[in-house]
Amino acid sequence: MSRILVVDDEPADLNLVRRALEKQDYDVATADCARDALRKLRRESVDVAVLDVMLPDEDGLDVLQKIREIDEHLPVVFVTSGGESSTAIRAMKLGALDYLLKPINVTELRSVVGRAVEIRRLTESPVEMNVDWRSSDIHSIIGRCPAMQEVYKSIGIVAGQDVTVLIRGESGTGKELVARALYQYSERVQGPFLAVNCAAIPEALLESELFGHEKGAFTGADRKRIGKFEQCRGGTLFLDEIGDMSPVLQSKLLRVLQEKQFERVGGNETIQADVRVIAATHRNLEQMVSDGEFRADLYYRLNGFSIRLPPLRDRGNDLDLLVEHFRRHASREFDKDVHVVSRDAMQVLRDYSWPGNIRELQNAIRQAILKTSGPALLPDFLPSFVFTRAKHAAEEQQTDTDPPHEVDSIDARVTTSANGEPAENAPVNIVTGIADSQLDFDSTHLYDDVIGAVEQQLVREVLKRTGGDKVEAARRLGINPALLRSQAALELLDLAALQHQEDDKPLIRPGMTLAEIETEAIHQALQQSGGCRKAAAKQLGISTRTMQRRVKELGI
Ligand SMILES: Nc1ncnc2c1ncn2[C@@H]1O[C@H](COP(=O)(O)OP(=O)(O)OP(=O)(O)O)[C@@H](O)[C@H]1O
Repeated sequence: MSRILVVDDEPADLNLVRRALEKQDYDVATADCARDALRKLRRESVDVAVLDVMLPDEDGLDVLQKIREIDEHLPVVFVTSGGESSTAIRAMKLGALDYLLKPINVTELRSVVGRAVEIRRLTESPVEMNVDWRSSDIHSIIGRCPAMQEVYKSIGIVAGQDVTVLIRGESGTGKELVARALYQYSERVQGPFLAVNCAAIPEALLESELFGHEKGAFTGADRKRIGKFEQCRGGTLFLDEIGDMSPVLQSKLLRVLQEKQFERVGGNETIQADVRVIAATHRNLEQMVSDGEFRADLYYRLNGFSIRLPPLRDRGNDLDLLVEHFRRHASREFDKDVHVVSRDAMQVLRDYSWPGNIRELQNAIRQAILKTSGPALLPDFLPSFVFTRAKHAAEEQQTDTDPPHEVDSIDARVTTSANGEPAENAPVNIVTGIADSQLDFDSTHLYDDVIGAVEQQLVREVLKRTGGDKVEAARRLGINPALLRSQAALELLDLAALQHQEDDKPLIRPGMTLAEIETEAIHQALQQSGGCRKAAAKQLGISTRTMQRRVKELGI
Protein backbone atom coordinates (compact mmCIF):
# COMPACT_ATOMS: atom_id res chain seq x y z
CA MET A 1 0.00 0.00 0.00
CA SER A 2 1.41 3.42 -0.92
CA ARG A 3 2.00 5.85 1.90
CA ILE A 4 1.15 9.54 1.41
CA LEU A 5 2.31 12.33 3.71
CA VAL A 6 -0.16 15.25 3.82
CA VAL A 7 1.12 18.51 5.30
CA ASP A 8 -1.19 21.45 6.01
CA ASP A 9 -1.75 23.74 8.97
CA GLU A 10 -5.46 24.20 8.13
CA PRO A 11 -7.22 21.32 9.92
CA ALA A 12 -10.22 21.42 7.54
CA ASP A 13 -8.04 21.11 4.41
CA LEU A 14 -5.82 18.50 6.03
CA ASN A 15 -8.84 16.35 6.89
CA LEU A 16 -10.40 16.73 3.48
CA VAL A 17 -7.24 15.49 1.75
CA ARG A 18 -6.66 12.74 4.29
CA ARG A 19 -10.20 11.37 3.97
CA ALA A 20 -10.20 11.57 0.16
CA LEU A 21 -6.94 9.61 -0.02
CA GLU A 22 -7.86 7.07 2.64
CA LYS A 23 -10.98 6.24 0.64
CA GLN A 24 -8.61 5.33 -2.20
CA ASP A 25 -6.89 2.88 0.16
CA TYR A 26 -3.75 4.90 0.63
CA ASP A 27 -2.00 4.82 3.96
CA VAL A 28 -2.01 8.49 5.01
CA ALA A 29 0.33 10.21 7.48
CA THR A 30 -0.21 13.86 8.41
CA ALA A 31 1.82 16.81 9.68
CA ASP A 32 0.83 20.42 10.37
CA CYS A 33 4.17 22.14 9.92
CA ALA A 34 7.41 21.79 7.94
CA ARG A 35 9.42 20.62 10.94
CA ASP A 36 7.06 17.78 11.71
CA ALA A 37 6.87 16.84 8.00
CA LEU A 38 10.66 16.69 7.61
CA ARG A 39 10.99 14.67 10.80
CA LYS A 40 8.46 12.12 9.50
CA LEU A 41 10.21 11.96 6.14
CA ARG A 42 13.52 11.19 7.83
CA ARG A 43 12.03 8.41 9.96
CA GLU A 44 9.30 6.85 7.90
CA SER A 45 9.00 5.55 4.41
CA VAL A 46 6.77 7.80 2.31
CA ASP A 47 5.87 7.46 -1.38
CA VAL A 48 4.30 10.87 -2.10
CA ALA A 49 4.10 14.18 -0.23
CA VAL A 50 1.15 16.56 -0.62
CA LEU A 51 2.00 19.84 1.03
CA ASP A 52 0.75 23.36 1.41
CA VAL A 53 2.98 25.99 -0.15
CA MET A 54 2.58 28.28 2.86
CA LEU A 55 3.37 26.51 6.09
CA PRO A 56 3.56 28.42 9.39
CA ASP A 57 7.25 27.74 9.98
CA GLU A 58 8.76 27.60 6.48
CA ASP A 59 8.28 28.57 2.85
CA GLY A 60 7.32 25.74 0.46
CA LEU A 61 10.39 26.16 -1.77
CA ASP A 62 12.77 25.82 1.17
CA VAL A 63 10.89 22.74 2.34
CA LEU A 64 11.19 21.24 -1.14
CA GLN A 65 14.95 21.70 -1.07
CA LYS A 66 15.19 19.99 2.32
CA ILE A 67 12.96 17.17 1.08
CA ARG A 68 15.35 16.66 -1.83
CA GLU A 69 18.23 16.21 0.62
CA ILE A 70 16.28 13.45 2.38
CA ASP A 71 14.76 11.77 -0.66
CA GLU A 72 15.90 13.01 -4.06
CA HIS A 73 13.03 11.40 -6.00
CA LEU A 74 10.04 11.83 -3.69
CA PRO A 75 7.10 13.08 -5.81
CA VAL A 76 5.87 16.30 -4.19
CA VAL A 77 2.47 17.84 -4.94
CA PHE A 78 1.92 21.38 -3.70
CA VAL A 79 -1.41 22.77 -2.60
CA THR A 80 -1.89 26.49 -2.96
CA SER A 81 -4.52 29.20 -2.81
CA GLY A 82 -4.72 31.30 -6.00
CA GLY A 83 -2.47 34.15 -4.76
CA GLU A 84 0.57 31.90 -4.32
CA SER A 85 0.51 30.11 -7.63
CA SER A 86 3.73 31.79 -8.83
CA THR A 87 5.51 30.04 -5.93
CA ALA A 88 3.90 26.77 -6.98
CA ILE A 89 5.13 27.27 -10.54
CA ARG A 90 8.65 27.97 -9.30
CA ALA A 91 8.37 24.81 -7.21
CA MET A 92 7.50 22.82 -10.30
CA LYS A 93 10.57 24.17 -12.06
CA LEU A 94 12.54 22.94 -9.06
CA GLY A 95 11.11 19.48 -9.52
CA ALA A 96 7.76 19.42 -7.71
CA LEU A 97 5.42 17.15 -9.60
CA ASP A 98 2.30 19.29 -9.78
CA TYR A 99 0.20 21.74 -7.83
CA LEU A 100 -3.45 21.89 -6.84
CA LEU A 101 -5.52 24.98 -6.19
CA LYS A 102 -7.65 25.44 -3.06
CA PRO A 103 -10.53 24.78 -2.66
CA ILE A 104 -9.36 21.27 -3.47
CA ASN A 105 -11.17 19.32 -6.12
CA VAL A 106 -11.13 15.74 -4.82
CA THR A 107 -11.21 14.13 -8.27
CA GLU A 108 -8.21 16.18 -9.37
CA LEU A 109 -6.40 15.42 -6.11
CA ARG A 110 -6.88 11.69 -6.58
CA SER A 111 -5.77 11.78 -10.17
CA VAL A 112 -2.60 13.80 -9.38
CA VAL A 113 -1.74 11.57 -6.41
CA GLY A 114 -2.41 8.48 -8.54
CA ARG A 115 0.12 9.72 -11.11
CA ALA A 116 2.60 10.55 -8.35
CA VAL A 117 2.33 7.02 -6.96
CA GLU A 118 2.93 5.63 -10.44
CA ILE A 119 6.03 7.81 -10.85
CA ARG A 120 7.29 6.59 -7.49
CA ARG A 121 6.88 3.02 -8.73
CA LEU A 122 8.75 3.79 -11.93
CA THR A 123 11.70 5.47 -10.27
CA GLU A 124 12.13 3.59 -7.05
CA SER A 125 11.85 -0.07 -7.93
CA PRO A 126 15.26 -1.19 -9.17
CA VAL A 127 15.11 -3.13 -12.42
CA GLU A 128 17.58 -6.00 -12.37
CA MET A 129 18.39 -7.85 -15.54
CA ASN A 130 19.01 -11.48 -16.31
CA VAL A 131 18.44 -12.65 -12.73
CA ASP A 132 17.56 -16.14 -11.62
CA TRP A 133 13.80 -16.42 -11.06
CA ARG A 134 14.46 -17.93 -7.61
CA SER A 135 15.91 -14.66 -6.37
CA SER A 136 13.97 -12.34 -8.65
CA ASP A 137 12.11 -9.25 -7.63
CA ILE A 138 8.79 -8.50 -9.35
CA HIS A 139 10.57 -5.72 -11.25
CA SER A 140 13.35 -7.96 -12.55
CA ILE A 141 13.73 -8.68 -16.23
CA ILE A 142 13.66 -12.45 -16.60
CA GLY A 143 14.98 -14.18 -19.70
CA ARG A 144 18.04 -15.94 -21.03
CA CYS A 145 17.21 -16.53 -24.68
CA PRO A 146 19.68 -15.10 -27.22
CA ALA A 147 17.34 -12.24 -28.20
CA MET A 148 17.08 -11.16 -24.56
CA GLN A 149 20.88 -11.38 -24.17
CA GLU A 150 21.05 -8.90 -27.05
CA VAL A 151 18.61 -6.67 -25.19
CA TYR A 152 20.79 -6.72 -22.04
CA LYS A 153 23.85 -5.96 -24.12
CA SER A 154 22.11 -3.03 -25.76
CA ILE A 155 20.98 -1.66 -22.41
CA GLY A 156 24.55 -1.97 -21.14
CA ILE A 157 25.96 -0.16 -24.15
CA VAL A 158 23.50 2.67 -24.39
CA ALA A 159 22.27 3.34 -20.83
CA GLY A 160 25.25 5.53 -19.96
CA GLN A 161 25.29 7.41 -23.28
CA ASP A 162 23.15 10.51 -23.27
CA VAL A 163 21.35 9.54 -26.47
CA THR A 164 17.74 9.10 -27.46
CA VAL A 165 16.67 5.46 -27.48
CA LEU A 166 13.72 3.88 -29.23
CA ILE A 167 12.32 0.70 -27.68
CA ARG A 168 10.27 -1.48 -30.00
CA GLY A 169 8.19 -4.54 -29.44
CA GLU A 170 4.65 -5.81 -29.32
CA SER A 171 2.36 -4.78 -26.54
CA GLY A 172 3.29 -6.35 -23.20
CA THR A 173 6.87 -7.33 -24.11
CA GLY A 174 8.50 -5.22 -21.38
CA LYS A 175 9.23 -1.88 -23.06
CA GLU A 176 8.47 0.11 -19.93
CA LEU A 177 10.74 -2.17 -17.87
CA VAL A 178 13.58 -1.58 -20.33
CA ALA A 179 12.99 2.19 -20.23
CA ARG A 180 13.27 2.10 -16.46
CA ALA A 181 16.45 0.02 -16.66
CA LEU A 182 17.95 2.54 -19.10
CA TYR A 183 17.15 5.33 -16.66
CA GLN A 184 18.45 3.50 -13.62
CA TYR A 185 21.78 2.63 -15.22
CA SER A 186 22.26 6.14 -16.66
CA GLU A 187 24.17 9.16 -15.42
CA ARG A 188 20.82 10.91 -15.08
CA VAL A 189 19.64 8.61 -12.31
CA GLN A 190 19.79 11.48 -9.81
CA GLY A 191 17.32 13.42 -11.97
CA PRO A 192 13.61 12.77 -12.42
CA PHE A 193 12.07 10.04 -14.57
CA LEU A 194 8.71 11.05 -15.99
CA ALA A 195 6.50 9.05 -18.32
CA VAL A 196 3.86 10.18 -20.78
CA ASN A 197 1.63 7.80 -22.71
CA CYS A 198 1.08 9.61 -26.01
CA ALA A 199 -1.86 7.37 -26.96
CA ALA A 200 -3.75 7.96 -23.74
CA ILE A 201 -3.96 11.76 -23.91
CA PRO A 202 -5.97 13.71 -26.53
CA GLU A 203 -3.74 15.67 -28.95
CA ALA A 204 -4.61 19.15 -27.64
CA LEU A 205 -3.88 18.16 -24.06
CA LEU A 206 -0.76 16.22 -24.97
CA GLU A 207 0.89 19.34 -26.36
CA SER A 208 0.46 21.22 -23.11
CA GLU A 209 1.33 18.10 -21.07
CA LEU A 210 4.68 17.97 -22.85
CA PHE A 211 5.49 21.63 -23.38
CA GLY A 212 3.28 23.46 -20.86
CA HIS A 213 1.13 26.49 -21.61
CA GLU A 214 0.74 30.14 -20.67
CA LYS A 215 -2.37 31.38 -18.91
CA GLY A 216 -5.04 32.17 -21.52
CA ALA A 217 -3.24 30.24 -24.30
CA PHE A 218 -6.53 28.53 -25.17
CA THR A 219 -10.04 28.27 -23.78
CA GLY A 220 -9.78 26.62 -20.42
CA ALA A 221 -6.13 27.57 -19.84
CA ASP A 222 -6.99 29.45 -16.68
CA ARG A 223 -3.49 29.15 -15.27
CA LYS A 224 0.04 28.75 -16.45
CA ARG A 225 1.26 25.20 -16.67
CA ILE A 226 4.74 23.73 -16.68
CA GLY A 227 5.13 20.85 -19.13
CA LYS A 228 7.04 17.61 -18.75
CA PHE A 229 10.03 18.81 -20.79
CA GLU A 230 10.50 21.70 -18.38
CA GLN A 231 9.75 19.71 -15.27
CA CYS A 232 12.08 16.92 -16.23
CA ARG A 233 15.19 19.09 -16.37
CA GLY A 234 18.30 16.97 -15.84
CA GLY A 235 16.20 13.83 -16.08
CA THR A 236 14.70 11.28 -18.45
CA LEU A 237 11.36 11.49 -20.20
CA PHE A 238 9.75 8.24 -21.34
CA LEU A 239 7.42 8.83 -24.28
CA ASP A 240 5.36 5.67 -24.57
CA GLU A 241 3.32 4.90 -27.73
CA ILE A 242 5.26 7.50 -29.73
CA GLY A 243 3.71 6.13 -32.95
CA ASP A 244 0.39 7.63 -31.86
CA MET A 245 1.70 11.18 -31.75
CA SER A 246 0.10 13.63 -34.21
CA PRO A 247 2.21 15.14 -37.04
CA VAL A 248 2.11 18.61 -35.42
CA LEU A 249 3.53 17.27 -32.19
CA GLN A 250 6.04 15.13 -34.08
CA SER A 251 7.49 18.37 -35.53
CA LYS A 252 7.66 19.96 -32.12
CA LEU A 253 9.33 16.92 -30.65
CA LEU A 254 11.85 16.83 -33.49
CA ARG A 255 12.79 20.41 -32.72
CA VAL A 256 13.37 19.63 -29.04
CA LEU A 257 15.54 16.65 -29.96
CA GLN A 258 17.56 18.65 -32.51
CA GLU A 259 17.80 22.09 -30.99
CA LYS A 260 17.12 21.23 -27.36
CA GLN A 261 14.65 24.07 -26.99
CA PHE A 262 10.92 24.75 -27.15
CA GLU A 263 8.22 27.28 -26.22
CA ARG A 264 5.19 26.75 -24.01
CA VAL A 265 1.87 26.76 -25.86
CA GLY A 266 0.87 30.42 -26.30
CA GLY A 267 4.27 31.61 -25.04
CA ASN A 268 7.23 33.45 -26.61
CA GLU A 269 9.94 32.55 -24.15
CA THR A 270 12.34 29.94 -25.54
CA ILE A 271 13.09 27.32 -22.93
CA GLN A 272 16.16 25.09 -22.96
CA ALA A 273 15.46 21.37 -22.66
CA ASP A 274 17.97 19.29 -20.75
CA VAL A 275 16.11 16.03 -21.05
CA ARG A 276 16.99 12.59 -22.34
CA VAL A 277 14.14 11.08 -24.31
CA ILE A 278 13.40 7.37 -24.33
CA ALA A 279 10.58 6.51 -26.70
CA ALA A 280 8.67 3.29 -27.20
CA THR A 281 6.15 1.94 -29.65
CA HIS A 282 4.49 -1.29 -30.70
CA ARG A 283 3.66 0.17 -34.11
CA ASN A 284 5.40 -0.38 -37.42
CA LEU A 285 7.09 3.00 -37.78
CA GLU A 286 8.66 2.12 -41.16
CA GLN A 287 5.20 1.46 -42.54
CA MET A 288 3.90 4.64 -40.98
CA VAL A 289 6.74 6.61 -42.58
CA SER A 290 6.00 5.18 -46.00
CA ASP A 291 2.28 5.94 -45.50
CA GLY A 292 3.14 9.52 -44.57
CA GLU A 293 1.82 9.11 -41.02
CA PHE A 294 5.15 9.49 -39.25
CA ARG A 295 7.85 12.04 -40.07
CA ALA A 296 10.85 10.36 -41.64
CA ASP A 297 13.32 12.81 -40.05
CA LEU A 298 11.89 12.09 -36.59
CA TYR A 299 11.99 8.38 -37.29
CA TYR A 300 15.72 8.55 -38.17
CA ARG A 301 16.40 10.67 -35.13
CA LEU A 302 14.63 8.25 -32.81
CA ASN A 303 15.85 5.10 -34.46
CA GLY A 304 19.54 6.08 -34.02
CA PHE A 305 19.68 3.54 -31.26
CA SER A 306 16.83 1.12 -30.98
CA ILE A 307 16.21 -1.91 -28.80
CA ARG A 308 13.84 -4.54 -30.08
CA LEU A 309 12.05 -6.79 -27.62
CA PRO A 310 11.10 -10.19 -29.00
CA PRO A 311 7.51 -11.42 -28.62
CA LEU A 312 7.07 -14.08 -25.96
CA ARG A 313 6.39 -16.81 -28.55
CA ASP A 314 9.97 -16.33 -29.82
CA ARG A 315 11.65 -16.62 -26.43
CA GLY A 316 11.81 -20.42 -26.24
CA ASN A 317 12.42 -21.74 -22.73
CA ASP A 318 12.18 -18.27 -21.23
CA LEU A 319 8.47 -19.02 -20.98
CA ASP A 320 9.17 -21.63 -18.29
CA LEU A 321 11.36 -19.19 -16.34
CA LEU A 322 8.72 -16.50 -16.56
CA VAL A 323 5.99 -18.90 -15.43
CA GLU A 324 8.07 -19.81 -12.36
CA HIS A 325 8.83 -16.15 -11.69
CA PHE A 326 5.15 -15.15 -11.80
CA ARG A 327 4.03 -18.27 -9.88
CA ARG A 328 6.39 -17.41 -7.07
CA HIS A 329 5.33 -13.76 -6.88
CA ALA A 330 1.59 -14.37 -7.26
CA SER A 331 1.71 -17.10 -4.58
CA ARG A 332 3.32 -14.64 -2.24
CA GLU A 333 0.95 -11.82 -3.20
CA PHE A 334 -2.18 -13.92 -2.63
CA ASP A 335 -0.71 -15.71 0.35
CA LYS A 336 -0.95 -19.15 -1.26
CA ASP A 337 1.41 -22.10 -1.08
CA VAL A 338 1.51 -23.02 -4.74
CA HIS A 339 4.90 -24.68 -5.14
CA VAL A 340 4.71 -26.08 -8.60
CA VAL A 341 3.08 -25.79 -12.01
CA SER A 342 2.03 -29.26 -13.16
CA ARG A 343 3.51 -30.68 -16.36
CA ASP A 344 0.14 -30.63 -18.12
CA ALA A 345 -0.48 -27.02 -17.17
CA MET A 346 3.00 -26.07 -18.37
CA GLN A 347 2.33 -27.81 -21.67
CA VAL A 348 -0.91 -25.84 -22.14
CA LEU A 349 1.00 -22.65 -21.46
CA ARG A 350 3.68 -23.64 -23.97
CA ASP A 351 1.07 -24.38 -26.65
CA TYR A 352 -0.63 -21.02 -26.37
CA SER A 353 0.68 -18.25 -28.61
CA TRP A 354 0.51 -15.32 -26.14
CA PRO A 355 -0.59 -12.43 -28.35
CA GLY A 356 -0.60 -10.21 -25.25
CA ASN A 357 2.95 -11.39 -24.44
CA ILE A 358 4.38 -11.22 -20.94
CA ARG A 359 1.60 -9.07 -19.54
CA GLU A 360 -0.92 -11.68 -20.67
CA LEU A 361 1.17 -14.51 -19.18
CA GLN A 362 1.49 -12.65 -15.91
CA ASN A 363 -2.29 -12.11 -15.79
CA ALA A 364 -2.98 -15.76 -16.62
CA ILE A 365 -0.71 -17.01 -13.83
CA ARG A 366 -2.16 -14.59 -11.30
CA GLN A 367 -5.70 -15.70 -12.21
CA ALA A 368 -4.67 -19.33 -11.94
CA ILE A 369 -2.96 -18.88 -8.58
CA LEU A 370 -6.07 -17.19 -7.23
CA LYS A 371 -8.13 -20.24 -8.21
CA THR A 372 -5.59 -22.85 -7.15
CA SER A 373 -6.38 -24.85 -4.05
CA GLY A 374 -3.48 -27.04 -3.00
CA PRO A 375 0.21 -26.96 -3.77
CA ALA A 376 0.09 -27.52 -7.56
CA LEU A 377 -1.20 -25.32 -10.35
CA LEU A 378 -3.20 -27.73 -12.52
CA PRO A 379 -4.63 -27.08 -16.01
CA ASP A 380 -8.15 -26.73 -14.59
CA PHE A 381 -7.12 -23.58 -12.80
CA LEU A 382 -5.85 -21.85 -15.93
CA PRO A 383 -8.09 -19.22 -17.57
CA SER A 384 -10.13 -20.54 -20.47
CA PHE A 385 -8.52 -18.44 -23.20
CA VAL A 386 -5.20 -20.34 -22.97
CA PHE A 387 -7.03 -23.52 -24.01
CA THR A 388 -8.59 -21.79 -26.99
CA ARG A 389 -5.23 -21.32 -28.59
CA ALA A 390 -3.73 -24.47 -27.10
CA LYS A 391 -6.44 -26.49 -28.79
CA HIS A 392 -5.82 -24.62 -31.99
CA ALA A 393 -2.07 -25.36 -31.86
CA ALA A 394 -2.79 -29.03 -31.25
CA GLU A 395 -5.17 -29.08 -34.20
CA GLU A 396 -2.58 -27.46 -36.40
CA GLN A 397 -0.01 -30.11 -35.58
CA GLN A 398 -2.50 -32.88 -36.02
CA THR A 399 -3.93 -31.66 -39.32
CA ASP A 400 -0.62 -30.87 -40.99
CA THR A 401 -1.29 -33.74 -43.35
CA ASP A 402 -5.07 -33.70 -43.17
CA PRO A 403 -7.11 -32.52 -46.15
CA PRO A 404 -8.43 -28.96 -45.85
CA HIS A 405 -11.69 -28.58 -43.92
CA GLU A 406 -14.21 -25.83 -43.60
CA VAL A 407 -13.13 -22.85 -41.53
CA ASP A 408 -14.55 -22.78 -38.02
CA SER A 409 -15.94 -19.46 -37.09
CA ILE A 410 -13.95 -17.69 -34.41
CA ASP A 411 -16.87 -18.16 -32.06
CA ALA A 412 -16.83 -21.86 -32.60
CA ARG A 413 -13.37 -22.53 -31.13
CA VAL A 414 -13.93 -25.09 -28.47
CA THR A 415 -12.36 -24.85 -25.08
CA THR A 416 -11.14 -28.07 -23.58
CA SER A 417 -10.25 -28.85 -20.04
CA ALA A 418 -7.11 -30.66 -19.00
CA ASN A 419 -8.50 -34.10 -19.80
CA GLY A 420 -9.49 -33.08 -23.31
CA GLU A 421 -13.21 -32.91 -22.55
CA PRO A 422 -15.06 -29.83 -23.75
CA ALA A 423 -15.12 -27.37 -20.88
CA GLU A 424 -18.38 -26.35 -19.32
CA ASN A 425 -18.56 -23.01 -21.04
CA ALA A 426 -17.61 -24.13 -24.57
CA PRO A 427 -17.84 -22.79 -27.19
CA VAL A 428 -15.77 -19.84 -26.07
CA ASN A 429 -15.61 -16.62 -27.98
CA ILE A 430 -12.03 -15.41 -28.37
CA VAL A 431 -13.16 -11.84 -27.84
CA THR A 432 -14.91 -12.67 -24.59
CA GLY A 433 -11.97 -14.80 -23.48
CA ILE A 434 -9.43 -12.02 -23.87
CA ALA A 435 -11.79 -9.29 -22.67
CA ASP A 436 -12.57 -11.25 -19.52
CA SER A 437 -8.98 -11.84 -18.65
CA GLN A 438 -7.72 -8.37 -19.48
CA LEU A 439 -10.58 -6.37 -18.01
CA ASP A 440 -10.09 -8.03 -14.67
CA PHE A 441 -6.60 -6.63 -14.68
CA ASP A 442 -7.50 -3.13 -15.78
CA SER A 443 -5.95 -3.49 -19.23
CA THR A 444 -5.76 -0.33 -21.30
CA HIS A 445 -4.88 -2.26 -24.47
CA LEU A 446 -8.01 -4.29 -24.91
CA TYR A 447 -8.72 -3.15 -28.44
CA ASP A 448 -5.22 -3.98 -29.67
CA ASP A 449 -5.13 -7.27 -27.78
CA VAL A 450 -8.44 -8.51 -29.18
CA ILE A 451 -7.95 -7.28 -32.74
CA GLY A 452 -4.37 -8.61 -32.71
CA ALA A 453 -5.54 -12.05 -31.57
CA VAL A 454 -8.37 -12.19 -34.11
CA GLU A 455 -6.02 -11.06 -36.87
CA GLN A 456 -3.47 -13.74 -36.05
CA GLN A 457 -6.11 -16.43 -35.94
CA LEU A 458 -7.53 -15.34 -39.27
CA VAL A 459 -4.10 -15.23 -40.92
CA ARG A 460 -3.25 -18.71 -39.56
CA GLU A 461 -6.53 -20.11 -40.85
CA VAL A 462 -6.00 -18.72 -44.34
CA LEU A 463 -2.37 -19.84 -44.43
CA LYS A 464 -3.53 -23.33 -43.53
CA ARG A 465 -5.91 -23.30 -46.47
CA THR A 466 -3.30 -22.01 -48.90
CA GLY A 467 -0.82 -24.67 -47.75
CA GLY A 468 1.46 -21.95 -46.37
CA ASP A 469 1.52 -19.94 -49.59
CA LYS A 470 1.88 -16.42 -48.25
CA VAL A 471 1.31 -14.64 -51.55
CA GLU A 472 -1.97 -16.45 -52.05
CA ALA A 473 -2.94 -15.94 -48.40
CA ALA A 474 -2.34 -12.19 -48.68
CA ARG A 475 -4.41 -12.11 -51.87
CA ARG A 476 -7.29 -14.01 -50.25
CA LEU A 477 -7.18 -11.81 -47.19
CA GLY A 478 -7.16 -8.69 -49.36
CA ILE A 479 -4.79 -7.17 -46.88
CA ASN A 480 -3.31 -3.73 -46.86
CA PRO A 481 -0.33 -4.17 -44.52
CA ALA A 482 -0.90 -0.75 -43.01
CA LEU A 483 -4.20 -1.99 -41.63
CA LEU A 484 -2.70 -4.85 -39.67
CA ARG A 485 -2.56 -4.07 -35.98
CA SER A 486 -0.55 -7.01 -34.78
CA GLN A 487 3.11 -7.43 -35.51
CA ALA A 488 2.59 -11.19 -35.21
CA ALA A 489 0.12 -11.27 -38.09
CA LEU A 490 2.46 -9.14 -40.14
CA GLU A 491 5.32 -11.53 -39.45
CA LEU A 492 3.18 -14.56 -40.29
CA LEU A 493 2.49 -13.11 -43.69
CA ASP A 494 5.91 -11.49 -44.03
CA LEU A 495 4.38 -8.78 -46.19
CA ALA A 496 7.60 -6.83 -46.55
CA ALA A 497 9.18 -9.87 -48.16
CA LEU A 498 6.07 -10.41 -50.25
CA GLN A 499 6.19 -6.89 -51.61
CA HIS A 500 9.78 -7.46 -52.55
CA GLN A 501 8.90 -10.71 -54.18
CA GLU A 502 6.26 -9.09 -56.33
CA ASP A 503 9.07 -7.34 -58.22
CA ASP A 504 11.53 -10.24 -58.14
CA LYS A 505 10.90 -13.85 -58.95
CA PRO A 506 9.64 -15.48 -55.72
CA LEU A 507 12.27 -17.65 -54.08
CA ILE A 508 9.83 -20.16 -52.65
CA ARG A 509 6.80 -21.34 -54.59
CA PRO A 510 4.28 -23.91 -53.46
CA GLY A 511 5.32 -27.48 -54.12
CA MET A 512 9.10 -26.88 -54.34
CA THR A 513 11.46 -29.41 -52.79
CA LEU A 514 14.21 -28.34 -50.40
CA ALA A 515 16.84 -28.98 -53.07
CA GLU A 516 14.95 -26.77 -55.51
CA ILE A 517 14.67 -24.00 -52.94
CA GLU A 518 18.40 -24.24 -52.22
CA THR A 519 19.24 -24.20 -55.92
CA GLU A 520 17.02 -21.14 -56.40
CA ALA A 521 18.59 -19.35 -53.44
CA ILE A 522 22.12 -20.02 -54.70
CA HIS A 523 21.11 -18.94 -58.21
CA GLN A 524 19.70 -15.66 -57.01
CA ALA A 525 22.65 -14.96 -54.72
CA LEU A 526 25.11 -15.65 -57.56
CA GLN A 527 23.12 -13.42 -59.88
CA GLN A 528 23.09 -10.59 -57.34
CA SER A 529 26.83 -10.94 -56.69
CA GLY A 530 27.66 -10.93 -60.39
CA GLY A 531 28.76 -14.58 -60.26
CA CYS A 532 31.19 -14.12 -57.33
CA ARG A 533 30.89 -17.26 -55.21
CA LYS A 534 32.57 -15.72 -52.19
CA ALA A 535 30.13 -12.78 -52.08
CA ALA A 536 27.16 -15.07 -52.75
CA ALA A 537 28.24 -17.40 -49.91
CA LYS A 538 28.51 -14.44 -47.57
CA GLN A 539 25.06 -13.26 -48.54
CA LEU A 540 23.62 -16.71 -47.78
CA GLY A 541 25.56 -17.02 -44.51
CA ILE A 542 27.50 -20.13 -45.57
CA SER A 543 31.23 -20.69 -46.10
CA THR A 544 32.73 -20.34 -49.57
CA ARG A 545 33.74 -23.97 -49.38
CA THR A 546 30.16 -25.11 -48.69
CA MET A 547 28.99 -22.93 -51.53
CA GLN A 548 31.46 -24.54 -53.94
CA ARG A 549 30.47 -28.00 -52.80
CA ARG A 550 26.72 -27.35 -53.15
CA VAL A 551 27.16 -25.73 -56.58
CA LYS A 552 28.86 -28.91 -57.69
CA GLU A 553 26.42 -31.31 -56.01
CA LEU A 554 23.32 -29.50 -57.23
CA GLY A 555 24.77 -29.07 -60.70
CA ILE A 556 24.30 -25.29 -60.77
N1 LIG B 1 11.33 -10.14 -19.20
C1 LIG B 1 10.44 -9.88 -18.24
N2 LIG B 1 10.57 -10.47 -17.04
C2 LIG B 1 9.64 -10.27 -16.06
N3 LIG B 1 8.56 -9.49 -16.19
C3 LIG B 1 8.38 -8.87 -17.36
C4 LIG B 1 9.31 -9.02 -18.44
N4 LIG B 1 8.88 -8.27 -19.46
C5 LIG B 1 7.73 -7.70 -19.08
N5 LIG B 1 7.42 -8.04 -17.80
C6 LIG B 1 6.22 -7.64 -17.06
O1 LIG B 1 5.13 -7.66 -17.99
C7 LIG B 1 4.27 -6.54 -17.79
C8 LIG B 1 4.21 -5.72 -19.06
O2 LIG B 1 5.48 -5.10 -19.27
P1 LIG B 1 5.60 -3.59 -19.82
O3 LIG B 1 4.50 -2.72 -19.28
O4 LIG B 1 7.00 -3.15 -19.61
O5 LIG B 1 5.31 -3.88 -21.37
P2 LIG B 1 5.19 -2.84 -22.56
O6 LIG B 1 5.90 -3.44 -23.72
O7 LIG B 1 5.63 -1.47 -22.11
O8 LIG B 1 3.64 -2.86 -22.84
P3 LIG B 1 2.77 -1.81 -23.69
O9 LIG B 1 3.34 -1.72 -25.06
O10 LIG B 1 1.45 -2.45 -23.70
O11 LIG B 1 2.84 -0.51 -22.94
C9 LIG B 1 4.83 -5.77 -16.61
O12 LIG B 1 4.17 -6.19 -15.45
C10 LIG B 1 6.28 -6.19 -16.56
O13 LIG B 1 6.80 -6.10 -15.26
